[in-house]
Amino acid sequence: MLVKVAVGIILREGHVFLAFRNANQHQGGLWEFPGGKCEGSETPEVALARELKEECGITVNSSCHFKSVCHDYGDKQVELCFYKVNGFSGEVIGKEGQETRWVPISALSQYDFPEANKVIVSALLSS
Ligand SMILES: Nc1nc2c([nH]c(=O)n2[C@@H]2O[C@H](COP(=O)(O)OP(=O)(O)OP(=O)(O)O)[C@@H](O)[C@H]2O)c(=O)[nH]1
Ligand SMILES: [Mg+2]
Repeated sequence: MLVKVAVGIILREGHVFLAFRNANQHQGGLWEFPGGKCEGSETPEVALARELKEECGITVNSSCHFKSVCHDYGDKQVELCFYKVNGFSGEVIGKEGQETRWVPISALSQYDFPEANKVIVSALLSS
């Protein structure tokens, strides 16, 4: 089954917010852009707002769809809908105790991400 996921590329002054996936999570031990699965009939936009509130404590005020990526991890098939988040209120934190970091976009290649993110990281680096 294909799992639909909404993911936020939270941007501020040339930096992007990353969170570290715990070892017990799918694709654990790698960095991620915060987000999570669409629940029920939720649109990705609604899921994005809910997940970023739950995981990072922010209210999304402005976002735009960046790219969608389908990926088969073997144990799980995902459709990731990536949104650039340029406007938000509140301070971005790791609400679930996850390690977090604001990273200059130009330094993204120094971080290890799940396979499906590689095309996104390349696009961000060349944009
Ligand atoms: N959030 C997030 N998930 C990603 C990224 N890249 C990627 O392949 N995924 C995959 O997307 C799937 C769903 O993400 P998630 O684990 O954050 O979902 P969730 O917040 O609803 O978690 P939950 O299952 O604990 O409720 C996972 O299989 C994860 O491996 C990414 O950059 N951010
Ligand atoms: Mg999540």
